[in-house]
Amino acid sequence: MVVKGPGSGTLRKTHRGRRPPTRPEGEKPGLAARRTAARLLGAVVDAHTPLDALTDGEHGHPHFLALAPRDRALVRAILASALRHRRTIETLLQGYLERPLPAGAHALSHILHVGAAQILFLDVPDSAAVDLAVSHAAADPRAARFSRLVNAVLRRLARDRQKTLPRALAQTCDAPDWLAERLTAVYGAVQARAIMEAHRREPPVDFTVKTDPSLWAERLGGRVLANGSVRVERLPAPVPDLPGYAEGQWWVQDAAASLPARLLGDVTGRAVADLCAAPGGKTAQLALAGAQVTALDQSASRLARLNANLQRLGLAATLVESDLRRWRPERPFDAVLLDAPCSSTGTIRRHPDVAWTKTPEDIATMAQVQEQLLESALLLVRPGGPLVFSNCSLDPAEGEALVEALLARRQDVTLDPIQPGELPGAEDFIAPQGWLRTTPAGGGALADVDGFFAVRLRRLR
Ligand SMILES: C[S@@+](CC[C@H](N)C(=O)[O-])C[C@H]1O[C@@H](n2cnc3c(N)ncnc32)[C@H](O)[C@@H]1O
Repeated sequence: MVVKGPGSGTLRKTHRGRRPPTRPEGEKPGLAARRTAARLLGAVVDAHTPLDALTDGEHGHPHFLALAPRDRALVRAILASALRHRRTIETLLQGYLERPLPAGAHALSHILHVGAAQILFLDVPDSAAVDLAVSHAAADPRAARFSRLVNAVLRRLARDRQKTLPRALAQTCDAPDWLAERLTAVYGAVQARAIMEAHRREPPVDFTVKTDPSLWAERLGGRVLANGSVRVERLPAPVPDLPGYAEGQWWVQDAAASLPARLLGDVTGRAVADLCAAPGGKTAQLALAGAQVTALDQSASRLARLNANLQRLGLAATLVESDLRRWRPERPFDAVLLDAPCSSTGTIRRHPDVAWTKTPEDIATMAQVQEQLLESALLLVRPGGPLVFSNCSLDPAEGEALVEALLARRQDVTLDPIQPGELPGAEDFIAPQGWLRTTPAGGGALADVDGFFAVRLRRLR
């Protein structure tokens, strides 16, 4: 993403309604944005707080909400770059430090990373990035004694970047060690590298359209993908300002995320349970396809979002707020979709904080939860009916291994392999075992998508 620095006036407005706070007397323009970026970076990497929660336009971090819309956009851009390239930035900064930063020098580290992200990846003048980082350090009692070091390091970084950045990008994997090792063990060195390369790039935006993909591709300035999604490489405006939003003609949904619901086949007039449904991308697909959808989620606030999304789209479903593990409906469903909560490592392109907030323990915990949810979901489908299990993790512990263990344990459950031609464009993603495994690195006709796993199961009795 390219943004301009303070005073350039080119950042797009993304939030409405709040008045920008007045700047404290004598404070440099743009300093509050950098201070907020460093603070939020700390919340992500030190406290493992999800970035979406911190930068939510309604309930985000108070320092973020206190910023003017233009500065909020700048903070988002700085954080996206700082997180997408965290290891590269770290490597380059280390090259200018005679010794490692003192343990616990978190504030200083975040100031340097925020400055470096602007110098290396954003269209912010170097002088502004350096000057604001130095002022920031000088005003922070935890970093004040290092303000000359901040100045020297960032100036040298800016001076050398033409030479040093390409080399650092080629030699560094932008992922924490555990994730890089895990991806390499699962996908092999070449594929893992390609996945981590994809995580460095801002992804395109895919839309699922109610009708006429060609028309909407033209109106939105995109193209139609092999699966019928419309892809726009760079949005010309915020989503709510795009043509067709207010009329409910489409919703944003990664092309890979649109595949699991299709595995239920023709759902016209069928009773379908969409479990773990919010914010409702798959509920909308199923309702649009003519199913009688019951959409269940345990989160009231997320269900409210689902409801608002369905209303905008003019689609209907029965909503249930419940923990799936405790829900006992009167009748089984003709078909069930369980899009389970997961570590979300398949969405790192869109949520670069995930790489730094999640841990291997999270994957193990989520796999256990998914096993319970899958057992509960199996109780809800009529014998013979399809159950599609999916999630947006790249880790087989939450996908392939989980399903293999289920099939070994349950003689009454069988895998119904996805057939060639069932998912146009996604042929390369169908594994020999008959399940779907997408990654941001592969894909033939349907390339550049999130990581997803999906499998179709059937209960025999
Ligand atoms: C990956 S999101 C689902 C995305 C959704 N299927 C879509 O396509 O828009 C996972 C959802 O599972 C819900 N969830 C997590 N644990 C649950 C449980 N035990 N029972 C019901 N819902 C649960 C979360 O609230 C969250 O909304």
